[in-house]
Amino acid sequence: MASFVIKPTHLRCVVRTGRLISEYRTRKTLFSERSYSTEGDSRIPKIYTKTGDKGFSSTFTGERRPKEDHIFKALGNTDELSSAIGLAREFCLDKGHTFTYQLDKIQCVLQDVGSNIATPQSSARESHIKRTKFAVQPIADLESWIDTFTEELPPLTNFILPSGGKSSAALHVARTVCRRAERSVAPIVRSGEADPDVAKFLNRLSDYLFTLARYAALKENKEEKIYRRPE
Ligand SMILES: Nc1ncnc2c1ncn2[C@@H]1O[C@H](COP(=O)(O)OP(=O)(O)OP(=O)(O)O)[C@@H](O)[C@H]1O
Repeated sequence: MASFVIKPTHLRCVVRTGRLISEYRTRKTLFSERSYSTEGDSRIPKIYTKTGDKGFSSTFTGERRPKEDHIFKALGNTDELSSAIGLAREFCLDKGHTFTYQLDKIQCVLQDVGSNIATPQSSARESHIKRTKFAVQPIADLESWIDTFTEELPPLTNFILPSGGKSSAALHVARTVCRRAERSVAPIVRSGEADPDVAKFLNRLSDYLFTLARYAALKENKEEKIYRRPE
């Protein structure tokens, strides 16, 4: 009998999504919600269900909403943020920075951010709320990391422009995507549909990314450009 192996391509469904919350949910999606190829004796789930083709998609609570709904915009921005951090992390790894484990953790927390956003409280059952509750520890972690880096950095006396080498510049791009994610999450939190700690995390994350961009430039001996008023 063929055994079913979850391959990275299948897990991409998990990474892409705000609706795939836990191992249980992942398996449920992989086994029951996706289309299957029955060629040969191995059943390979397809990544596409075609259910989004008409411009609607699902929240984790099962609501169908148009793709331009603020929930999907916020989910998309969070996904973009994780991708931007992923790229910055690659540049940082190339330079041997030791803080990349923090970026790994943050990418995981962003999955939890997505889960919380994908679960509008108005249509959530108790079990949804329990499974997608956002933890506060990641906010404290960011604050402690910011404080540690700041101790080593020269004080800010000018406006810094995104620069300072590839790691630093990529972290600045991630910072600006983070601020977009924060802007799109703000109205959802304000309407009571998502956890206020999600907005707090994103707000702290942009400060962390700013500080880390400066720290990366410092460690790489790269000059940060500063704002100068044109003559
Ligand atoms: N364009 C989008 N931007 C952000 N989030 C999305 C977008 N489309 C869907 N989502 C969210 O991500 C989840 C996974 O995306 P997926 O592409 O599987 O959805 P779909 O388009 O509804 O389905 P399919 O691609 O199989 O037709 C969806 O359940 C929804 O919560």
